[in-house]
Amino acid sequence: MFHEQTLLLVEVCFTLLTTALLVAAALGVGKQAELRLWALGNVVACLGLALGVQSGVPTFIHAVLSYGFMGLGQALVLRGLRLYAGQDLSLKSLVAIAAASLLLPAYFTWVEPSLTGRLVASGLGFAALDLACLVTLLRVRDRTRAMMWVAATGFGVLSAALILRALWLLLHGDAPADQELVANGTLFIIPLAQVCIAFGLVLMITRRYAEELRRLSLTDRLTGAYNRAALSTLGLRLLQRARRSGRGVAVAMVDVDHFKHINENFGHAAGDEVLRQLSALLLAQLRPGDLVVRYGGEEFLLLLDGLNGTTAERVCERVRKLVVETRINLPNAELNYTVSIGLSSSEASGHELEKLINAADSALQKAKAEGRNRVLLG
Ligand SMILES: Nc1nc2c(ncn2[C@@H]2O[C@H](COP(=O)(O)OP(=O)(O)OP(=O)(O)O)[C@@H](O)[C@H]2O)c(=O)[nH]1
Repeated sequence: MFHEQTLLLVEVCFTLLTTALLVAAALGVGKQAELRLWALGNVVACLGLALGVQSGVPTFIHAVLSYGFMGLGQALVLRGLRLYAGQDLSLKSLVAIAAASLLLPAYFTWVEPSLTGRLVASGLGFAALDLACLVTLLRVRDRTRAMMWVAATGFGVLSAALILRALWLLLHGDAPADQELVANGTLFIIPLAQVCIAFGLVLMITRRYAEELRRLSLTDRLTGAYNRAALSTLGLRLLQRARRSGRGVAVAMVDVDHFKHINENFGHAAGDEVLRQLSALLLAQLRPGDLVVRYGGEEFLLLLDGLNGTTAERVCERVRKLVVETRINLPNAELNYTVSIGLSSSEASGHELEKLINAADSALQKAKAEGRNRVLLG
């Protein structure tokens, strides 16, 4: 079929290309540590491959050191994947993998000299590392899962090709591989799997990056609640769904009482802490389908899905009481605060967001005028 040297050259070219792709992505797409590890791992593996194809250099370099570099490169890729999956690969394990990648070929070079032994042992070692990468990827459970399959297929195919090649070498020894379908086939498949892996990894990281940007564009940095941009999309969606299925929706406008005084008496940082804790309390008290939006400086808007005015009043009264009981510990003082809540409901105002907000705002102004620290249904 193909000449083994030609296939080896193709593999070197593909490795260089996929490494260049990962390095370019690492330099271009934010500062993801995992992407840097994948790029670094590929550069190190590339170096190993380059040393391995050198002729006229000491045996230690092309037959032992090159495998060490390739093993270290692969271990760095695995470390990046584990980081991506929210797991860890200790530095000790990293060193152990690199050491094993050095020692195996060293054994078959000096202790029990055998080219077949070296190729088989190293091939199986790398296949095990690829399988570890595959298993790590299969544990990822987020929205990037669809992209993950591209890289997972690459790792699966690569490990299968390496195992197949190791078995072929075991059966055929050091015989020239030029005419052999399995030997040539696996050498042909390896670069394709590498392309799959590199593209899969870049797709995964860009998808996760896009998700993160989307999340940041919809949330308020200080409190973690949704921002007004989110209200216009997620709020409208919630109301449309509720209208279609005939569910009621209540809107609550929650405002911290005398917040200006909190800032003046305790400092801006204390004011920020009040907002953070209020947001956390609201998020904890409401149901997952509800929306908590930071509507203004010290004002939060709640969209309560499936609630009528009376039930929403009970929920908001519970929130108000919890706020009264809350003590915020500052470095030199203890702070307590209250909130006023204005409520509107779809029974009275319909399912239109603007009308619901206006009605809740009017109710809030009344609650403030009546003395604050109360819930008022408009
Ligand atoms: N610490 C902090 N303060 C903020 C933030 N955003 C707005 N504010 C402050 O919130 C205060 C709001 O003051 P007002 O609108 O007078 O409301 P209030 O003092 O709560 O009075 P009432 O609502 O009538 O009880 C202003 O002093 C703003 O500077 C923020 O992110 N952090």
